[in-house]
Amino acid sequence: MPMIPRIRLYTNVFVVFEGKILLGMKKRGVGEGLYNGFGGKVEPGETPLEAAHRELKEECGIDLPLIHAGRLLFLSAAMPSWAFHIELYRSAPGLSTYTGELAESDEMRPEWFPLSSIPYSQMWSGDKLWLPLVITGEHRFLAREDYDRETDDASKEDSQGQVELKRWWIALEQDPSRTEEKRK
Ligand SMILES: COc1nc(N)nc2c1ncn2[C@H]1C[C@H](O)[C@@H](COP(=O)(O)OP(=O)(O)OP(=O)(O)O)O1
Repeated sequence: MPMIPRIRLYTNVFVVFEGKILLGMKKRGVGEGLYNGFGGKVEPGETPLEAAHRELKEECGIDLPLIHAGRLLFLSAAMPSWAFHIELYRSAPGLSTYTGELAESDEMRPEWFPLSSIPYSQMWSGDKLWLPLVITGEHRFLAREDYDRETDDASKEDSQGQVELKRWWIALEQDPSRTEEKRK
């Protein structure tokens, strides 16, 4: 029987104001050295939305209304016993203020980027496929990514067994309520 991975549920929040996006440089742990939204594991008893607000506050000190933007599912050959599920959120459209004080934490260093110069080369390689959909916020989406070994020849792998994005797809959600919101 093939190994069936268990699901790890995370959140990730992108704050998008007029013309700019707030990203965080991850200082430790998963994704260290990469820019990302703010997020982490959903704790027992928490909804993903509650976890998204909590992680945003813990990692960069702020809070603001969020909307669900999409869902990312991925597998990585580096961690074959897990299937990763990330609920993606963005700040509600039209906002330009937050509560709290933007501050660096032990996990993330926040930084604003113009939407025209998002540092995709310093982000997870799949992010460039779906982050534009988060930014426009017109459609919720489901994205699927598979990170596999760089080489099929195990003898050529380095000691860290590096993985790269090998396959992906994205589907837009049929979302009459959001279309309705846009019409108003
Ligand atoms: C392809 O892999 C990933 N892509 C993207 N876009 N984001 C990812 C990927 N792998 C992990 N992430 C996100 C998911 C979370 O938002 C963070 C990782 O969270 P972390 O492991 O730091 O979780 P915490 O609960 O904050 O951890 P602590 O236990 O250290 O507090 O990266």
